[in-house]
Formats: sequence, C-alpha cells, structure tokens
Amino acid sequence: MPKLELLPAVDVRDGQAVRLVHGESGSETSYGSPLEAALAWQRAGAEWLHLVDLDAAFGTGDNRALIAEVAGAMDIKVELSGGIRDDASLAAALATGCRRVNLGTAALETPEWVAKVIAEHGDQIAVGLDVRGTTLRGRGWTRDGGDLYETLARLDSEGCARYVVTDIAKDGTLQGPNLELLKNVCAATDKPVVASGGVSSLDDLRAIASLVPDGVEGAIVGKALYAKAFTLEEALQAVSG
Ligand SMILES: O=C(O)c1ccccc1NCC(=O)[C@H](O)[C@H](O)COP(=O)(O)O
Repeated sequence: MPKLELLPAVDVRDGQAVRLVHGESGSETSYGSPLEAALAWQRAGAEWLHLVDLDAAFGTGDNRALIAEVAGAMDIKVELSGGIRDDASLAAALATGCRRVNLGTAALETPEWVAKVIAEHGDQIAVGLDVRGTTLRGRGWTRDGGDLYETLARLDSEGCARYVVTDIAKDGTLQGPNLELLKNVCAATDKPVVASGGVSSLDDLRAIASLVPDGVEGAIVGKALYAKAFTLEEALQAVSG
C-alpha cells in the first residue's frame, strides 16, 4: 500500500481545541489546550499538523496569537487554515513559519487575489474545497460559493498546487470519508488532494490510502483522535506504506 500522509487536526475556537459537527458554530466539543493537543500529536510521531482558527473562519474574532504560539512550538510541518482572506491575514499566517496555508472563502469571493498569491507563493498555498454535494461553501462553511468542478478548473488553470477536500456532511461525524467525492475530484485534477472530514477508523484511513494512486496525498484526522477511536501511532502504522 502506498504511504498516505496523516495530518492530525487542532481546530481552535475561543482559545480551546474543539471539534464541531458539520462545521456548525455552536456544536463544539472542547478538548482543552490547543498547544497540549498539538504537542501530543507531535510526540506521537506526526509529520504534519492541521491547525485551524475557527473564529477567524466564522468572523467571530481570531486566535492569531495562540495559533502563532502553537505553530512556533512545532518541529513538524504545519498547515494553517481559517480566515486567510487578504494580504494581512496571509502575511500573519506565513509569519508563523507554517509550511502552507489553506485558502477557502477567498478562492470563492476574491479569485483575482487568490490567483496573485498562488503565483507569488506556489505550493505554500493550498485551496480548501469544502462542499455540500458539489456546491462549495465559504465564510466558515455558512454560505454557498459556486460549483466545485468549475472552481477546480479555474484554480488548476491558475496553478494551484494542492486541494484540501472536505465533505461538510461528513465532517466531525465519525461517519467515514466520502470516497466517491475524493475519486471524482482526483479524476478532475492532476494536483494532489488532501482528504478531510469523517474519518472514524483505521479501515477508513486504509480506504483513503487506497486512493493514493488516484492522487490522494494525505488525510486530516480530527474527531476520531479526540474520541480515541484509535491512537495516532496506530494510524501512522496503518498508512505507512
Ligand atoms: O478549515 C476550516 O477553515 C474550517 C472552517 C469552518 C469549519 C470547519 C473548518 N475546518 C474543519 C477541519 O479542518 C477539521 O479539522 C477536519 O475536517 C477534520 O474533520 P474530522 O476528522 O471529521 O473531525
């Protein structure tokens, strides 16, 4: 089996590590200190951390200082997401030393700016394609933002290096990933895809890993780790290739 990258998630709301259901504000379960969670994933052998500022994504403030503290404490690669929509928020995100950022809303609302930063920053920029069905959602997944495949074609033509694909209906539910969606996105682009949302078991991770030849590069895992469905060590072993 080809190796799948694993990105344990730390989603931050109001200073706490949380998981949401379907990404809905108000559905939080709290898991304590984001720094402790991130350090725990690093100690367990993670090569990547997926770090999300949910307040910045929802427009309910931000956790910028805390996000910078967590990213700065990591020896591993960090992917940063949530509310990165203009030069100031992008500069703050990149200044944390993160390896890459995920743009979401900006790719839907300010495509010219996104084309510009893709040209400037190359593979430090990924785009999060967060969908319900095949309709993209922005502003913390609260607003419709166009067709998945039309947007993907546009971003491909602009040289976007990578996509993080989330089925919102699965996110935070432990109901398994949407493998069909991942296959369809991989068929529509030559660029690597990171799967996000719904992982519940080691078998789910093995199923995602079976799509590495199609173009899936990694998988984000949140709720399953916090709910102790398996350990990160077990997950890394399961997808080690
Ligand atoms: O990433 C965002 O910008 C975001 C915005 C609004 C709501 C949720 C958002 N991200 C959630 C995640 O990235 C989760 O950590 C990830 O999908 C893990 O999901 P799961 O394994 O199902 O807990």
